Amino acid sequence: MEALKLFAKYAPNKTFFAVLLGTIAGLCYSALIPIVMMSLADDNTFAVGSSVTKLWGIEVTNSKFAALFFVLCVVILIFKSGSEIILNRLALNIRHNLRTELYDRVQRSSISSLEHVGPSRLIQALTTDVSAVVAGAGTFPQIITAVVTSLGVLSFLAYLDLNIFWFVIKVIVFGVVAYQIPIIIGTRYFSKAREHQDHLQEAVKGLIGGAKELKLSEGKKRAYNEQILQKEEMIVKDLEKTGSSIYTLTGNFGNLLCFFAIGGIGFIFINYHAISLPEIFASIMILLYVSGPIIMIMNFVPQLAMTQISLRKIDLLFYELPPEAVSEYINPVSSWQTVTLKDVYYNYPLQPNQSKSFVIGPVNIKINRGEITYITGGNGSGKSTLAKLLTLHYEASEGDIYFDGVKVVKERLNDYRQELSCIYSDYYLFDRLLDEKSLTEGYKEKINYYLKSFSMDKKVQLKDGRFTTLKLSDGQRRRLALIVTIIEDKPLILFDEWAADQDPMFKDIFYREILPSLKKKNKAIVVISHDDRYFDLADQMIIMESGKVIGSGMDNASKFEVVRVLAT
Ligand SMILES: Nc1ncnc2c1ncn2[C@@H]1O[C@H](COP(=O)(O)OP(=O)(O)OP(=O)(O)O)[C@@H](O)[C@H]1O
Repeated sequence: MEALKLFAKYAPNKTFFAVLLGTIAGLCYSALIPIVMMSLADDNTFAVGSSVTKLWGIEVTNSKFAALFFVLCVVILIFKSGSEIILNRLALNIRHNLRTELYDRVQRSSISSLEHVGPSRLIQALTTDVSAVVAGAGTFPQIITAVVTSLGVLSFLAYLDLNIFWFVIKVIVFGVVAYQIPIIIGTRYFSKAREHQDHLQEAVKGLIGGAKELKLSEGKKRAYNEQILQKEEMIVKDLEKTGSSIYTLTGNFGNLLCFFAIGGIGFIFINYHAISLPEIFASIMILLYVSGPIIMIMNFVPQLAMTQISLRKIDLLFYELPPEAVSEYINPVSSWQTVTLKDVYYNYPLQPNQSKSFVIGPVNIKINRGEITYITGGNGSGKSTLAKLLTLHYEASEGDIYFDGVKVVKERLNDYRQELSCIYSDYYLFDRLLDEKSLTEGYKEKINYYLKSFSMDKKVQLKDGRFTTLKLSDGQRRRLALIVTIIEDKPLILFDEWAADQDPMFKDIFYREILPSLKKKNKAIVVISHDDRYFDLADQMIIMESGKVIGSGMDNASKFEVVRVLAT
């Protein structure tokens, strides 16, 4: 039902109209057999020549019933097709909308929530779950028709013989109740299998991402296959095998339900009730007719259960990715000189099997425009975490960040983020300049200039707004990312170990030419770096250890102190 609610949420009028058409088609369906039976029951029908009309040379018995039968068939064709076409088209719209909502939520949720959810779950939801929900919901039109047909035909059975009607209802109620138990058990297996599909997705990520490493060691490859990939594959396979066997058994039991009722009438019911042969035949005919729609309804239940599993997965994802309470509209920030972090702490959420999470803080630092600030420290000391705090991706657990004297409040996070750009250690390189502010006068010349400066002009060009290739070496990709960042021309630029994989010549260009030129443009430059050869360029050094700033300095004496601490 929740899947139908989804339809109603996106397009209430169309959904109502489709349900109405499906209902009318179902009513017409349920009237077909009664019409034939009533026509045949008409005494005059079999008297030769009576009630026979000639139509285009063909003798038609009981022409009024025949005409009604024909009209109903046409109505069924039009209304049922109309209902299905509307809901199928709606289903495709909903798939599009649901995915768009998820894309939007991913863009509006915080980086920490995204890191918590992880890409595997997101991809699985966007592909498998959204399609499962829409496929399940897409069968609704047939179900509506089937339900109305069943109700209509059973009502006719009640009109024919109330005793048989009640007998059939008892068989159906018993069948439906008995049907639910294995369906619940089967659904549990599918639900568990769905959980493991997320792990499987993660394992496939390792298979592709770690292909090079696995190829270099047979033992590693075998262990990965046995302990991770095949383990998850087997779990999913076994759970789904059990679930589908239960569903198949239950489905076939459901399919036989009407035949149980027919058998019951033929072998048991007649021993307790006086009933004429024509009535028995009529009832059996009705039950045979209604068996199709009832089987369809029964088979729909497992599909609905799968739809529910996927819906719950999507709902959970929306819950775990709450949108940040930031304004959608950018209100430009007035010119600023200094970013100040005052008693800032950040706690990573506790991971499973972890007794203590990593904490950064207290951090008390100032980043000035027109200056180069280095952040340095050992691996795992919290430099990248500090970078995410500084670029306003992580929300400080305690303390505040100020742009000049103005505290950055949640609602204005987006405004301040527009002032910053960063090349993170796990940066993503887009194949074009997406920021429209980059596409100012002369941007092509600027790009060409920098491509040439970094000896990249023979490798990649900007054509029709896109880079001709991204199939570059790691160092070249980083250089291209640097060019894009320079072109974006934001007031604060942060480089997280940008130069780590550059050769000495490009390192030198970066530290001795690019950074000073950005400084001259009055940018606030933050460089996370271990390159002590270039520490002399810093206006300020910040040194981190175990999440704490253990040294910072603006003057040469303090810089010397920092270098000395690093050396010990
Ligand atoms: N997504 C995360 N969830 C939980 N804890 C994390 C996460 N990312 C990092 N950490 C923790 O934060 C600590 C600091 O990580 P961070 O990446 O900030 O260090 P770093 O100084 O940049 O290290 P490196 O020089 O190796 O890049 C790590 O030791 C780890 O325990």
